[in-house]
Amino acid sequence: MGSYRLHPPQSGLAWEVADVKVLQQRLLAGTHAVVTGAGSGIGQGICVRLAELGAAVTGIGRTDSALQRTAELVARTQGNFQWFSADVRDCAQVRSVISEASAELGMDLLVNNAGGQFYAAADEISDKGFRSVVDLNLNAVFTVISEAKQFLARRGGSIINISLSGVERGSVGLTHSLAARAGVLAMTKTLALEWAHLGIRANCVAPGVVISDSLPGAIASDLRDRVVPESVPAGRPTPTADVAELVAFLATPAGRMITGQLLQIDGAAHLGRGLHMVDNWPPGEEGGE
Ligand SMILES: CCC/C=C/C(=O)SCCNC(=O)CCNC(=O)[C@H](O)C(C)(C)COP(=O)([O-])OP(=O)([O-])OC[C@H]1O[C@@H](n2cnc3c(N)ncnc32)[C@H](O)[C@@H]1OP(=O)([O-])[O-]
Ligand SMILES: NC(=O)C1=CN([C@@H]2O[C@H](COP(=O)(O)OP(=O)(O)OC[C@H]3O[C@@H](n4cnc5c(N)ncnc54)[C@H](OP(=O)(O)O)[C@@H]3O)[C@@H](O)[C@H]2O)C=CC1
Repeated sequence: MGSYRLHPPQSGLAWEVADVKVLQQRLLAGTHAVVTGAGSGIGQGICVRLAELGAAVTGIGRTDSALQRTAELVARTQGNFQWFSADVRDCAQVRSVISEASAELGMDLLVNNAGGQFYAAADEISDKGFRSVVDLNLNAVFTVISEAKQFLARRGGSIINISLSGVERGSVGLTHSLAARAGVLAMTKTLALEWAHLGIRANCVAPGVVISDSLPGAIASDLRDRVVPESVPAGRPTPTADVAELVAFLATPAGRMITGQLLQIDGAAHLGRGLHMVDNWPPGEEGGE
């Protein structure tokens, strides 16, 4: 009888390149993109790449210093970036910011990236904890999209909702977040239908493990050394740059027929045992490390 186990990635593969920038320079010139959660991690990487491709980018987040850092990174690419400090869970505040940013420019791309959760078993999540996570990862996405619609409809824009690998199958410790993200997936498919005639497309991009600077060191090490080898068939984390390139591609005319999709960018993690079906996750919990 044969057996199969996850193998570490083979070296020398053709796609083992440091720089995944494959899109034509200035491809997004003349477009306006709005990105939430723009001050760190995936959102920051998306802002920098979109600006490098020529888009005027508006970033939204709660921490001025983080958004300022994104502005500095964009400036190095000669890109165009403005930012607004706002909490996406504050409906009035975020609606006002979306309108102000897009009144003149319109909007060609909206990336709902702000999100997150704490890890806890379902029976350890209070009503307030559940609602907090759903508010951030589902309700706020609806508010932002509904305000953005009028601007996206001017030229036919693209909505990208950042999701989580495994959203369709479940994952331990994430009842609240996956309930919210499954809601976003259903919303995405519904909007793809309702707004297709306006040229508005809506897709979910679901990364696997992205080890960004914003993750605490212990979590980042555990992801790299244990979670990825045990649960990602490709044996690698997902680089932020790969997510950014996919988001940018979906905003181009080459993506014009792609709508209502869930694109999991995770090295097949969603087909395997799942990112969170590893023992003692997250590290530092009882029995962990
Ligand atoms: C493999 C890698 C995949 C990575 C995926 C990523 O997404 S990486 C993305 C990385 N980035 C992030 O994930 C972002 C970081 N996450 C956050 O900022 C927050 O967790 C939040 C935004 C989700 C909630 O914010 P908030 O200000 O609304 O929250 P609050 O403080 O006011 O608490 C509300 C309720 O939640 C309760 N509660 C809290 N923790 C726990 C717990 N561990 N246990 C149980 N319960 C917990 C708390 O007790 C309270 O309920 P109570 O006791 O009053 O009934
Ligand atoms: N890292 C990973 O492995 C994966 C991440 N994801 C998802 O990708 C997205 C980005 O994650 P990542 O970059 O890793 O994490 P970060 O924590 O670095 O990014 C989240 C960003 O959202 C902002 N944010 C959080 N709450 C709010 C709010 N209420 N209003 C406005 N902005 C807010 C944060 O800034 P501030 O606190 O200053 O407002 C922060 O910049 C999230 O949705 C995450 O769940 C999905 C799969 C894997």
